[in-house]
Amino acid sequence: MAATALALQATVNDVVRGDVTGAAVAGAAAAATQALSAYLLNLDFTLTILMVDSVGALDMTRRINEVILGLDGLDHLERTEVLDRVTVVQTGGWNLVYGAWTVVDVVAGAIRLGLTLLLLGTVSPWLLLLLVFAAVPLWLDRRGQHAVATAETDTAEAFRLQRHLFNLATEASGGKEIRVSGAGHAVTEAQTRAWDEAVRGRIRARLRAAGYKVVGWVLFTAGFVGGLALLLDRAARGQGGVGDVVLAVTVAVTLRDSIQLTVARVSRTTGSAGVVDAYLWLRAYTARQRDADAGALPVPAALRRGITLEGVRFTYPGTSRPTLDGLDCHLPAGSVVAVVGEYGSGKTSLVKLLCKLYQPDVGTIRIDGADLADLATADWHARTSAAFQDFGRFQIRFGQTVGLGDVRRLDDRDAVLAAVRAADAEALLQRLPDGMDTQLGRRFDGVDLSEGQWQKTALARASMRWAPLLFVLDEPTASLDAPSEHAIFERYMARARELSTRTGTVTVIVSHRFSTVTDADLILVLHAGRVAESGTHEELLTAGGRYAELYGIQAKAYAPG
Ligand SMILES: Nc1ncnc2c1ncn2[C@@H]1O[C@H](COP(=O)(O)OP(=O)(O)OP(=O)(O)O)[C@@H](O)[C@H]1O
Repeated sequence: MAATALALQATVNDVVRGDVTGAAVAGAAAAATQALSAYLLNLDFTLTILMVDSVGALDMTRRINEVILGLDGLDHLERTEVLDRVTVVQTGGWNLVYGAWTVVDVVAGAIRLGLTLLLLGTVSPWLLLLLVFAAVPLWLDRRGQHAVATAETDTAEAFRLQRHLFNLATEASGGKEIRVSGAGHAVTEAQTRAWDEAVRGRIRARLRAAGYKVVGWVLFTAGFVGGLALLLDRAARGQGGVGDVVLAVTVAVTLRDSIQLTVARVSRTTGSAGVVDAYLWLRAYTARQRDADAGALPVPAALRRGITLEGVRFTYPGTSRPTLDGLDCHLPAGSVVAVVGEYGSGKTSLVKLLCKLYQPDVGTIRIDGADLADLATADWHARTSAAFQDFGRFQIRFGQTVGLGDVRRLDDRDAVLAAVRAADAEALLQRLPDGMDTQLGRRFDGVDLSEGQWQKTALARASMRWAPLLFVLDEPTASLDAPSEHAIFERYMARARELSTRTGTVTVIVSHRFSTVTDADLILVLHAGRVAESGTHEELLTAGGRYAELYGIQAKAYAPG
C-alpha cells in the first residue's frame, strides 16, 4: 500500500514535470505493487483456511474433547456454569485457531497502519489527527463485541434447549413417540419459544453493536472530510505539489480500509477470546479436579470389610430436595446386594454415588474404612464395573463396544469373548454377519440391534473387568424376556461368587422384579431416599413389612392363571 502510494506520487510528479519515461516506470511500479498486494491478501486467506481446517478441526477438537472427558464425575455436566462453557467451546475448535491467527493479522495490520501514518505525516503533521478519529470506531466496536459475547453466554441455556427439542423431533428414537402422540406441534412451539428467547437476546446485543459501529464510522468520516479540506486548502495556497495531494488522498483512503480491516480483525480476536476464555476455564477446572485427586489415597487391591454408607444425604445439582437422605447401610465384602424399591426411591442415585459419579452432600461412603472421597476417582473407576439402566449404544464394531469396558484389553479377543459369555450374549454374536467385526448402528451402515440386544452388549461391556471391587447392575434385564432374564441372573450370581473369592467384590443389583433377587445375600429396600428395611429374602418375609407386602403383590401378579 505504501509503495503504491509513493509510486503514484512519483507518477503524478513526473507527469507534471513532463518526464514521460519516469511517469511510465513509476505507473508500472504502482500497478505491480497493487497486484502483489492483492495476491498476498489472497494467499493469506488460503493459508488461514488451510490452517484452521488442519489445526482447528483435527487438533483442537481432540483437545476440547479431552478436557470435557477429563471431568470425572457426572455432576459437572449438570452444572450450568460448566455446561454453558461446554456449549461455547463444543464447536469452537476452528474459532480458537482462527482467533490465534488473527492476532498475527492484527500485528501485520498495525505495521501497515504505522506506515500509513508515517506517509501522512510527511505531507502534513495535522493529518496525524486522523488516527484519533480512526481509534474511535475501534473502541466502540470492542464494546459492541463485548455485549455480543455476554449475550451469547446468557442465552446458552435457551440455545441448548432449542437444540435438544430439535433433536428430539428429528431423531428416530424420540421422533417415534412424538409422531404417535401427535406432540409434534407442541414440540415445535416449545422449540420456537426457546429459539426466540435465545435469538432475541443475541439480536438485541448485535443491534447495539451495529449502532456503536455506525457512530464510530460517522465520526471517522467527519475527520476524513476535515483532512481532505485541509489538503485542498494547502494545494490552493500552493503549499504542496499535486503529487502530495494524490499521495495523501491515496493513503487516507487506504487508512480507512486498513483501519476497517484492523477493527474487523480485532473484533474477530475478541469474538474468539470468548471461546478461548471458556476453553481455558474448563482446562483450569479439570486441572483443579486432577489436583484434588493427586494427594488421594490408593484404592485397596481387594476388599476385606466392604462398603459402608453413613448418614448419606445427596441432592442433584440444580435441585433443592435431597434424593437420598439419612442413608445408612453396610455392603459386606464378597456379597451380592440387591437394591429394591418403588420408582424414584433413589436406587439408581445410590449406585451412582457408589460409582463416585457424584459425591454425597453430607455423610460418608467408606471403602474398607477409607473415605471414598479421598480415593483417586480414576483409580476407583478402574476397579468398578457398571451396567446402567440408560446404557450407552456405542455405534462402533461389536468387539469394540464390548471391549470398551476395559480399555486396556480392548483388542483382547479372549477377554471380549468371556465377557460376551458372562452376559449370555453368545447367540447374539453368532447371528452377527461379521462376528466381532460387525459394525453396529444403522447410521453407519451397520447392523441395528433390538433394545434387548443393546442391553446385552452393555452387560457384556460391564463384564470386561477381571477384578473389580464394585460390580453394579442397574436393572440389567429391563429390556429382556423372562428366559433371558433367568439365564442372566444365574450367570451373574455365579460370576459374583467367583469375583467375591478373587477380590472380595461387592455386587450390587438394582431390580424392580423381586423374584429375581431372592438369592441375594442382602436385600436393601429403599423408600424415599433411605433404607426402609434390610436383610435376606427369608428375614424380610418373616418380618412381614414393606418387602413382604410388595413381594406378595408381585408374586400374585406373575402367578399363572
Ligand atoms: N440427574 C438428575 N437430576 C435431578 N434429579 C434427578 C436426576 N436423576 C434422578 N433424579 C431424581 O432423583 C429421584 C430418584 O431417582 P432414581 O433414578 O435414583 O430412582 P430409582 O429408584 O432408581 O427409580 P427407577 O426405579 O425409576 O429407576 C427421582 O425423584 C428423580 O427425579
